[in-house]
Amino acid sequence: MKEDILKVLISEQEIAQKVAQLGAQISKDYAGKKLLVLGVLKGSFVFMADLMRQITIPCQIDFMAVSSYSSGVKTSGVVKIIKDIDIDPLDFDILIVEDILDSGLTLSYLKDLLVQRNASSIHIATLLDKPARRVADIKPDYTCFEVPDEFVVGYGLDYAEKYRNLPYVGVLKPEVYEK
Ligand SMILES: O=P(O)(O)OC[C@H]1O[C@H](OP(=O)(O)OP(=O)(O)O)[C@H](O)[C@@H]1O
Ligand code: HPA
Ligand SMILES: [Mg+2]
Repeated sequence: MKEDILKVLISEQEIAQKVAQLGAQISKDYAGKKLLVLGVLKGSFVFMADLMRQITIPCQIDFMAVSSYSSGVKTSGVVKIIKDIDIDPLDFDILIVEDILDSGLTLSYLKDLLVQRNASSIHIATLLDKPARRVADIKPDYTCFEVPDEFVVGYGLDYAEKYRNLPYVGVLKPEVYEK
């Protein structure tokens, strides 16, 4: 697994530091609000687990599972809902937690869906932002790192469902895609 990595873009330590800062900021901004932290599976599960432990105010947690990349490095453009939320979002201040904002198609689809369901507010926290690939008109409210126009893996992010368990964010060697 490690042998497939060309370079580490963001180390475990750098991630931990930024996640702690972000947790403190969210705790401040959402004090007194009815916070629902909504993780988007699968990619966000590692970030979500670390971030929620840095949030020091009361909140509820839920997950949605969506997928648009299947096994490749390019979005299919079709966002498939695999699991919907359990909680009625009415009157909640929703913070959507994502691993990466890339083309933006996944998050603009989800945001529209939650607006229709009358959430009080909807904001986005993403670990990674890749603005170079943006197609949809959407920006994160909170982000930890901006990444270049490269397909990244690790810390929850996959290529063909692999590499999610790497503790850092890295770039794969080109020959991995040719396998
Ligand atoms: O901004 P976009 O171009 O829409 O890309 C971002 C989305 O793509 C990835 O999910 P994916 O569909 O690969 O599902 P996964 O989380 O299960 O890997 C990632 O976790 C985001 O949800
Ligand atoms: N890596 C993994 N999954 C992704 C990416 C990426 O760069 N962009 C969108 N989904
Ligand atoms: Mg994926």
